[in-house]
Amino acid sequence: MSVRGVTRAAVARVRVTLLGWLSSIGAVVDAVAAWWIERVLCSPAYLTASAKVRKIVGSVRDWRVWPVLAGWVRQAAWAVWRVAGPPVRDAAGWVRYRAPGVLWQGVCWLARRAPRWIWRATVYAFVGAWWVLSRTVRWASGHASYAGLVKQMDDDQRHGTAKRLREEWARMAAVRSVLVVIVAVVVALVVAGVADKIGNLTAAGTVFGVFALVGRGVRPRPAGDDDLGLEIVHSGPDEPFPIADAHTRAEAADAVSRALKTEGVDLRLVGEAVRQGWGWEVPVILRRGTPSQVVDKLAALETTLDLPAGGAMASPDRSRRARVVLRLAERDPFTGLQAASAHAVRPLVSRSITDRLQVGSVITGEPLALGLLGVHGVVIGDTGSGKSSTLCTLADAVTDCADAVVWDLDPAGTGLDVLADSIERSERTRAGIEDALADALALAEVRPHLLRDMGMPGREWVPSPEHPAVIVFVDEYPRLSNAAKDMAVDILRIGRKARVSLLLASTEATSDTLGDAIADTTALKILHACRHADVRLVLGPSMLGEGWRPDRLNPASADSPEDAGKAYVYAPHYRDPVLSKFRPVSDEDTANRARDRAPHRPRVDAVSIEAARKRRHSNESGTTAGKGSGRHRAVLALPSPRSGEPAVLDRMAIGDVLAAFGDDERLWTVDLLARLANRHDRYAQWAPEDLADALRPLGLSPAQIRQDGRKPAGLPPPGRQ
Ligand SMILES: Nc1ncnc2c1ncn2[C@@H]1O[C@H](COP(=O)(O)OP(=O)(O)OP(=O)(O)O)[C@@H](O)[C@H]1O
Repeated sequence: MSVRGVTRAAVARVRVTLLGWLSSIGAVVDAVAAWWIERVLCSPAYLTASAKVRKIVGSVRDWRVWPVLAGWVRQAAWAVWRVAGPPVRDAAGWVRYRAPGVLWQGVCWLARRAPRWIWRATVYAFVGAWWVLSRTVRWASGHASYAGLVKQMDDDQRHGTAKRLREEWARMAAVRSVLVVIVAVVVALVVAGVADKIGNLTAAGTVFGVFALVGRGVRPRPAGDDDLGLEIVHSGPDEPFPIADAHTRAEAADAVSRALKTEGVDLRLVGEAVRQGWGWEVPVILRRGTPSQVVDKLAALETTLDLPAGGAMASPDRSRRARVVLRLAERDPFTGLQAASAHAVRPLVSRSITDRLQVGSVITGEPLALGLLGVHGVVIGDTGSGKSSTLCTLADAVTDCADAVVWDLDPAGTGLDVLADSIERSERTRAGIEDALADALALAEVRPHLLRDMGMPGREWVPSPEHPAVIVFVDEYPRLSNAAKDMAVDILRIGRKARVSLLLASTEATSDTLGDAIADTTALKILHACRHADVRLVLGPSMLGEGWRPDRLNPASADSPEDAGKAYVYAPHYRDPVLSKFRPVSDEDTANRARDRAPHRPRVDAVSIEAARKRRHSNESGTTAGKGSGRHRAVLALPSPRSGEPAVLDRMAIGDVLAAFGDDERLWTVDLLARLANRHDRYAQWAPEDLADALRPLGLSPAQIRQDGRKPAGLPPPGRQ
């Protein structure tokens, strides 16, 4: 067989053998895999175990505790930051603001001193070199040892000894000179070797330094030499400086301490300053006097600390008279406060008037959350201070409550028109406002008598979506008629339990505009930018000295919002004079929200309305009979042709009729009644003559019309006419 044939046979054998091995391995792998699948993966034990593992993994992943743990971690991180944050921020403040200054001062200091230092080092180096040289030469010459001795021997005529000494001196000088030369050569070699390694310049510098040190050692520096010609300027120990220059807590406390001392305030100590996004909060403890000492100096402090106008605020601590918290706002503290978002995060009309409603923010960073249940309020502020916007913000919050309705009375402006869709009743005319206030007063009178029938425990009306509280917003209160003002005062006196509340806005608080009773009876007092006198009238004469200084705020001007919307709020939970700001109002978003909420808004319950109507009727009859106070007569006494009794103009019903008509020009009475019944339960039992009664005071009656040959429309049934 040829070589080729042998090779081919060997290759064929190897291939066959390899194929055999591969197929054997494949068979083994198949068998193992089949066994693994059948005996392990499909075994009940494996299936149970894997299901359990999956379940455990799933339950660990969905573990409800994760959010809790995450919350804990967040809280822990926050707690750590609360402790570590101030020093870290101090350090950051130092590095950012102080370090460059310190570095630059160092550079200047060096630059000022360097020439003198170089000159002095050179002198010292020469002195040192001269000293080494002269000492070496003197030592090598042996002059110090032999010169005196030889001279003495010569003087004593001991010439033999003198000669012997001279020979000794010459020998020693020769030996020492050789030694000096050897040492000099060795030193020169070492220096040259070192210079090779470290460079000539460095070696020369080192030699220079050594000689300078020697020179410095043998010729000490004259005392005070370094300070010659230098003038170190320190600010005096009590010199005030702008708060903007304080970058650490200690510096801020120091700035306040100096400023208050400059203003003549006697302090025991200045507490730890707290850095805020807008500036500093610094508590101070007075040694003597009253907190008004600090409050009265606020304007001066703004100059001393170089703050913007109104930037210094003081809140005396009610629990510790000596303690006053100073707030120094370098920037607007409410920069991030936005109008409420257009789209509700919560379900529509899901709040309750029993909750505290978030309407703004306090300078401390907390939300401003006011409770309005049974709370009467007054909003005082110069024109442009933001009263109407504040009323709107408050009304916006109330219209998100399922158990409170809003009435809007404004004799001069557009009131809460932006919320019109969610407002139950809006009045702009004198008669309308008086009628609404008479209704509110009647509700306040009758509701306490209905409590038992309505199954309400206790002595106060319990608001619910079926029996909502009534919040009456009155803008421009001073422009109300006297009758309306009298009714408003009556509501303030008796409305709390019936959950009929008034929120009044006025530009002034003088007794002829607002009335003395009002400031006393309102639990909620909102003071926008206003006069000094208004603060005294609304809060009492001592409160100015306690830090209530809305008179330091500025109303909006033509081109700047200034402090519009900012206010001092005196209310339950808000007894400290801290500045707050109400959320601004975005007309478009507010109107959209009001439109969305409208279908979900509650209405005053039919029971209360009917009882109030009856009360008004009886008041009115009493009044016409000369028994009542006569106060409401102008509002109520409208002639009723049907009964001969005065008819009450039911503005709410008329408003509902107009709303039920919508865009229709004509409507069958029966359809109108159906639509009214859909709007409110109170119309469920109304017959056509009730509708006719409601419209009669306006001189309206259903008209007879023919349409496409059909029967007359809008007439009550004949039997009832
Ligand atoms: N919370 C706020 N944030 C920002 N700007 C506000 C705020 N409240 C009011 N403003 C602005 O201040 C200006 C005056 O507001 P508003 O009309 O409510 O004041 P007012 O006291 O009712 O004034 P007037 O008595 O003249 O009616 C408006 O331009 C308004 O946009």
